[in-house]
Amino acid sequence: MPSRHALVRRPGPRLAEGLVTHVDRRPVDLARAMRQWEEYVQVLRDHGWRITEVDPADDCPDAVFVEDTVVVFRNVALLARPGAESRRPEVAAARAAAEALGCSLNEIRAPGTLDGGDVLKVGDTVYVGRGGRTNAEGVRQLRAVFEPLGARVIAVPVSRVLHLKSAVTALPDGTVIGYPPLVDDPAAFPRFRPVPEEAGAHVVLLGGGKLLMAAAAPRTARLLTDLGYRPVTVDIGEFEKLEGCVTCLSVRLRDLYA
Ligand SMILES: NC(=O)NCCC[C@H](N)C(=O)O
Repeated sequence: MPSRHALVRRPGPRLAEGLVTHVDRRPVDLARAMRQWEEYVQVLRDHGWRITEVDPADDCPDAVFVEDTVVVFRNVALLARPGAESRRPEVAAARAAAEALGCSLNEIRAPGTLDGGDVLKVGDTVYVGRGGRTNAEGVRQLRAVFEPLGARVIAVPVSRVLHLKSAVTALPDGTVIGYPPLVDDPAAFPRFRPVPEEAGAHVVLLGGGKLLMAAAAPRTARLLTDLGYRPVTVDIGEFEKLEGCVTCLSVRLRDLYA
């Protein structure tokens, strides 16, 4: 029985100063962001996910995007080394949380960089985006950690968005979905289905055919409903202003050994 355990980290007081790379800076409403985050976490809880809050890293504006700090394959947690230096102090508390859950730990070491948002797992295939935040050495180290565990690691280019998972995620049947203008190489994926909205490219698999998605992608939600899935939508508008999406607000641990 797969585990349903998720790491989250509540927004800190400096959220509005979070990094922006591919979008223009817009003011962030912290109180609203807090409400949106609570709602996001509640949806996970409502679908049977046990929640662990990673300790705050309040000096780090981007700490809420906890997915970038750690990648978990089976029960091995690979601590990231974020491409943005300002985000590196976020990793320490993620290490403690992963350790407390019984994961074996490994870590990306200098000069490697890797953000968790660049890693998309589809069964035993692990796609890793080589882009602005993850360098070739980070890809090499990820391969060295996960391939001996049975992963097939495939590196793909990412140049049009912040992270691989800003461009593509995967449906429960393994089909990779993405908004074509933002996907460097759709042919990298054996089954690729285009979606009509940028935010529609991001799904979190809640279990039982339910997909957690941003409210900003109603046309994609209809398309996925038509494929037999059940979208559950949340407004994460304050996080989207900082290039966040539904995937990056949590780390899902599905294969804990317990
Ligand atoms: N995995 C993700 O998509 N993370 C979003 C991170 C957004 C944050 N403002 C950053 O630039 O690092």
